[in-house]
Amino acid sequence: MILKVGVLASGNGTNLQAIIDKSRNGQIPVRVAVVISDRNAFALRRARAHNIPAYIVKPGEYDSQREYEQQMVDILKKHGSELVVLSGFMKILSPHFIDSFKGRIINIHPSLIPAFCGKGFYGMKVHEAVIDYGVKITGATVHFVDENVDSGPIIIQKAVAVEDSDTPETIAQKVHEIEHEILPEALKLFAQGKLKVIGRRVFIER
Ligand SMILES: Nc1nc2c(c(=O)[nH]1)N[C@@H](CN(C=O)c1ccc(C(=O)N[C@@H](CCC(=O)O)C(=O)O)cc1)CN2
Ligand SMILES: NCC(=O)N[C@@H]1O[C@H](COP(=O)([O-])[O-])[C@@H](O)[C@H]1O
Repeated sequence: MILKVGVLASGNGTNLQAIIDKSRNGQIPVRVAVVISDRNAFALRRARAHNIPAYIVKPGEYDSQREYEQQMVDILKKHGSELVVLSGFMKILSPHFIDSFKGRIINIHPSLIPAFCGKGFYGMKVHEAVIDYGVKITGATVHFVDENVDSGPIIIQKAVAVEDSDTPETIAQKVHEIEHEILPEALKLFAQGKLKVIGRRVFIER
Protein backbone atom coordinates (compact mmCIF):
# COMPACT_ATOMS: atom_id res chain seq x y z
CA MET A 1 0.00 0.00 0.00
CA ILE A 2 1.61 3.28 -1.11
CA LEU A 3 1.18 6.11 1.40
CA LYS A 4 0.37 9.51 -0.13
CA VAL A 5 2.13 12.27 1.80
CA GLY A 6 1.80 16.03 1.69
CA VAL A 7 4.98 17.91 2.59
CA LEU A 8 5.25 21.37 4.12
CA ALA A 9 8.70 22.95 3.71
CA SER A 10 10.22 26.40 4.11
CA GLY A 11 13.82 25.87 3.08
CA ASN A 12 16.33 24.10 0.88
CA GLY A 13 14.36 20.85 0.85
CA THR A 14 17.12 18.27 1.31
CA ASN A 15 14.82 16.20 3.53
CA LEU A 16 12.11 16.45 0.87
CA GLN A 17 14.67 15.31 -1.69
CA ALA A 18 15.56 12.30 0.47
CA ILE A 19 11.88 11.32 0.64
CA ILE A 20 11.44 11.80 -3.13
CA ASP A 21 14.58 9.81 -3.95
CA LYS A 22 13.75 6.89 -1.64
CA SER A 23 10.13 6.75 -2.78
CA ARG A 24 11.09 6.79 -6.46
CA ASN A 25 13.63 3.97 -6.05
CA GLY A 26 11.18 1.85 -4.07
CA GLN A 27 12.98 1.98 -0.73
CA ILE A 28 9.90 3.39 1.02
CA PRO A 29 6.19 2.74 0.13
CA VAL A 30 5.46 6.44 -0.17
CA ARG A 31 4.44 8.96 -2.84
CA VAL A 32 4.83 12.70 -2.38
CA ALA A 33 1.45 13.99 -3.57
CA VAL A 34 1.95 17.71 -2.98
CA VAL A 35 4.43 20.21 -1.52
CA ILE A 36 3.43 23.49 0.12
CA SER A 37 5.68 26.30 1.33
CA ASP A 38 5.05 29.59 3.14
CA ARG A 39 7.71 31.20 0.91
CA ASN A 40 9.43 30.75 -2.46
CA ALA A 41 11.62 27.99 -1.08
CA PHE A 42 14.06 25.90 -3.07
CA ALA A 43 12.08 22.90 -1.85
CA LEU A 44 9.37 23.92 -4.35
CA ARG A 45 11.88 23.72 -7.20
CA ARG A 46 12.82 20.22 -6.06
CA ALA A 47 9.15 19.22 -6.18
CA ARG A 48 8.54 20.72 -9.62
CA ALA A 49 11.64 18.97 -10.96
CA HIS A 50 9.77 15.72 -10.23
CA ASN A 51 6.39 16.94 -11.52
CA ILE A 52 5.01 17.11 -7.97
CA PRO A 53 2.35 19.81 -7.49
CA ALA A 54 3.93 22.66 -5.54
CA TYR A 55 2.21 25.67 -3.95
CA ILE A 56 3.23 28.85 -2.16
CA VAL A 57 0.69 29.73 0.54
CA LYS A 58 1.82 32.91 2.30
CA PRO A 59 0.37 33.58 5.78
CA GLY A 60 0.44 37.33 5.16
CA GLU A 61 -2.06 36.97 2.32
CA TYR A 62 -4.84 35.81 4.65
CA ASP A 63 -6.92 37.70 7.18
CA SER A 64 -6.37 35.11 9.89
CA GLN A 65 -4.19 32.17 10.88
CA ARG A 66 -7.27 29.96 10.51
CA GLU A 67 -7.90 31.03 6.91
CA TYR A 68 -4.21 30.56 6.12
CA GLU A 69 -4.17 27.09 7.56
CA GLN A 70 -7.50 26.13 5.97
CA GLN A 71 -6.04 26.93 2.54
CA MET A 72 -3.22 24.47 3.24
CA VAL A 73 -5.66 21.86 4.58
CA ASP A 74 -7.80 22.20 1.44
CA ILE A 75 -4.78 21.74 -0.85
CA LEU A 76 -3.49 18.78 1.14
CA LYS A 77 -6.87 17.05 1.04
CA LYS A 78 -7.40 17.90 -2.65
CA HIS A 79 -4.25 15.90 -3.36
CA GLY A 80 -5.25 13.01 -1.12
CA SER A 81 -2.62 13.47 1.59
CA GLU A 82 -2.84 10.64 4.13
CA LEU A 83 0.09 11.93 6.20
CA VAL A 84 1.45 15.47 6.50
CA VAL A 85 5.25 15.81 6.82
CA LEU A 86 6.74 19.00 8.23
CA SER A 87 10.14 19.00 6.54
CA GLY A 88 11.89 22.17 7.62
CA PHE A 89 8.58 24.02 7.87
CA MET A 90 8.96 27.21 9.86
CA LYS A 91 5.43 28.17 10.85
CA ILE A 92 3.91 26.98 14.09
CA LEU A 93 0.54 25.35 13.36
CA SER A 94 -2.58 25.98 15.43
CA PRO A 95 -4.98 23.39 16.85
CA HIS A 96 -7.20 24.01 13.78
CA PHE A 97 -4.62 22.48 11.46
CA ILE A 98 -3.61 19.79 13.96
CA ASP A 99 -7.23 18.69 14.37
CA SER A 100 -7.64 18.48 10.57
CA PHE A 101 -5.01 15.73 10.46
CA LYS A 102 -5.22 14.26 13.97
CA GLY A 103 -2.41 11.76 14.53
CA ARG A 104 -1.29 12.15 10.92
CA ILE A 105 1.34 14.91 11.10
CA ILE A 106 5.05 14.27 11.68
CA ASN A 107 7.99 16.62 11.99
CA ILE A 108 11.78 16.38 11.70
CA HIS A 109 13.72 18.42 14.24
CA PRO A 110 17.53 18.86 14.19
CA SER A 111 18.23 18.05 17.84
CA LEU A 112 17.61 15.33 20.40
CA ILE A 113 14.27 16.56 21.76
CA PRO A 114 13.64 17.72 24.53
CA ALA A 115 16.97 19.50 24.14
CA PHE A 116 17.20 22.65 21.98
CA CYS A 117 13.63 22.70 20.79
CA GLY A 118 10.52 24.83 20.95
CA LYS A 119 9.74 28.33 19.75
CA GLY A 120 12.87 30.06 18.47
CA PHE A 121 14.78 26.82 17.90
CA TYR A 122 14.95 26.20 14.14
CA GLY A 123 17.60 25.72 11.48
CA MET A 124 21.07 26.95 12.32
CA LYS A 125 19.84 28.46 15.59
CA VAL A 126 19.63 24.91 16.95
CA HIS A 127 23.22 24.03 16.02
CA GLU A 128 24.51 27.37 17.34
CA ALA A 129 22.83 26.62 20.69
CA VAL A 130 24.43 23.15 20.71
CA ILE A 131 27.91 24.70 20.33
CA ASP A 132 27.21 27.45 22.86
CA TYR A 133 25.99 25.02 25.49
CA GLY A 134 28.93 22.66 25.03
CA VAL A 135 27.00 19.39 24.77
CA LYS A 136 28.93 16.31 23.63
CA ILE A 137 26.18 14.71 21.58
CA THR A 138 23.42 16.00 19.38
CA GLY A 139 21.31 14.47 16.65
CA ALA A 140 17.84 14.52 15.10
CA THR A 141 14.30 13.59 16.09
CA VAL A 142 11.21 12.55 14.16
CA HIS A 143 8.05 13.07 16.17
CA PHE A 144 4.30 13.33 15.86
CA VAL A 145 3.06 16.90 15.88
CA ASP A 146 0.61 18.29 18.42
CA GLU A 147 -0.57 21.82 19.21
CA ASN A 148 2.57 22.57 21.17
CA VAL A 149 5.98 22.99 19.56
CA ASP A 150 8.24 19.93 19.29
CA SER A 151 6.32 18.18 22.09
CA GLY A 152 4.57 15.34 20.29
CA PRO A 153 5.39 11.63 20.84
CA ILE A 154 8.85 10.73 19.55
CA ILE A 155 9.09 8.18 16.74
CA ILE A 156 12.82 7.93 16.00
CA GLN A 157 15.95 9.61 17.31
CA LYS A 158 19.59 9.18 16.28
CA ALA A 159 22.63 10.76 17.92
CA VAL A 160 26.00 11.96 16.69
CA ALA A 161 29.08 13.11 18.66
CA VAL A 162 29.98 16.78 18.89
CA GLU A 163 33.74 17.03 18.35
CA ASP A 164 36.00 19.79 19.70
CA SER A 165 36.58 20.92 16.10
CA ASP A 166 32.91 21.16 15.24
CA THR A 167 31.17 24.38 14.20
CA PRO A 168 27.42 24.97 13.75
CA GLU A 169 27.98 24.34 10.05
CA THR A 170 29.77 21.01 10.52
CA ILE A 171 27.14 19.90 13.00
CA ALA A 172 24.39 20.85 10.55
CA GLN A 173 26.02 18.63 7.93
CA LYS A 174 26.26 15.65 10.30
CA VAL A 175 22.68 16.13 11.51
CA HIS A 176 21.36 16.43 7.95
CA GLU A 177 22.87 13.05 7.15
CA ILE A 178 21.00 11.56 10.09
CA GLU A 179 17.75 13.29 9.08
CA HIS A 180 17.91 11.94 5.54
CA GLU A 181 18.01 8.46 7.10
CA ILE A 182 15.49 8.62 9.94
CA LEU A 183 12.72 10.67 8.29
CA PRO A 184 12.24 8.24 5.40
CA GLU A 185 12.45 5.37 7.88
CA ALA A 186 9.68 6.92 9.98
CA LEU A 187 7.50 7.32 6.86
CA LYS A 188 8.11 3.68 5.97
CA LEU A 189 7.06 2.54 9.45
CA PHE A 190 3.93 4.72 9.34
CA ALA A 191 3.03 3.42 5.89
CA GLN A 192 3.41 -0.15 7.13
CA GLY A 193 1.17 0.54 10.13
CA LYS A 194 3.96 -0.35 12.52
CA LEU A 195 3.69 2.70 14.80
CA LYS A 196 1.53 2.42 17.91
CA VAL A 197 1.15 5.48 20.12
CA ILE A 198 0.33 4.89 23.78
CA GLY A 199 0.36 8.12 25.76
CA ARG A 200 3.67 9.83 25.08
CA ARG A 201 5.36 6.68 23.83
CA VAL A 202 5.56 5.33 20.27
CA PHE A 203 5.99 1.57 20.06
CA ILE A 204 7.43 0.17 16.83
CA GLU A 205 6.28 -3.25 15.68
CA ARG A 206 9.39 -5.05 14.48
N1 LIG B 1 1.92 22.93 16.34
C1 LIG B 1 3.15 22.69 15.87
N2 LIG B 1 3.57 23.34 14.77
C2 LIG B 1 4.83 23.09 14.30
C3 LIG B 1 5.69 22.19 14.97
C4 LIG B 1 5.19 21.51 16.13
O1 LIG B 1 5.88 20.66 16.73
N3 LIG B 1 3.93 21.80 16.54
N4 LIG B 1 7.00 21.99 14.50
C5 LIG B 1 7.51 23.09 13.71
C6 LIG B 1 8.89 22.88 13.19
N5 LIG B 1 9.80 23.46 14.21
C7 LIG B 1 10.61 22.60 14.87
O2 LIG B 1 10.73 21.41 14.55
C8 LIG B 1 9.81 24.85 14.47
C9 LIG B 1 9.62 25.75 13.42
C10 LIG B 1 9.64 27.11 13.68
C11 LIG B 1 9.84 27.59 14.96
C12 LIG B 1 9.83 29.06 15.21
O3 LIG B 1 10.17 29.53 16.30
N6 LIG B 1 9.41 29.82 14.18
C13 LIG B 1 9.40 31.29 14.24
C14 LIG B 1 9.18 31.91 12.87
C15 LIG B 1 10.36 31.56 11.95
C16 LIG B 1 10.10 32.04 10.52
O4 LIG B 1 8.94 32.42 10.20
O5 LIG B 1 11.07 32.01 9.75
C17 LIG B 1 8.26 31.75 15.14
O6 LIG B 1 7.18 31.10 15.09
O7 LIG B 1 8.48 32.78 15.81
C18 LIG B 1 10.05 26.70 16.01
C19 LIG B 1 10.04 25.33 15.76
C20 LIG B 1 6.57 23.44 12.58
N7 LIG B 1 5.26 23.73 13.16
N1 LIG C 1 12.53 23.33 14.02
C1 LIG C 1 12.38 23.00 12.63
C2 LIG C 1 13.73 22.86 11.99
O1 LIG C 1 14.69 23.50 12.40
N2 LIG C 1 13.81 22.01 10.97
C3 LIG C 1 15.05 21.78 10.30
O2 LIG C 1 15.14 22.57 9.12
C4 LIG C 1 16.06 21.91 8.25
C5 LIG C 1 15.44 21.88 6.89
O3 LIG C 1 16.40 21.39 5.97
P1 LIG C 1 15.93 21.00 4.48
O4 LIG C 1 15.06 22.13 4.01
O5 LIG C 1 17.23 20.87 3.74
O6 LIG C 1 15.18 19.71 4.58
C6 LIG C 1 16.28 20.50 8.80
O7 LIG C 1 17.55 20.40 9.43
C7 LIG C 1 15.18 20.35 9.81
O8 LIG C 1 15.50 19.49 10.90
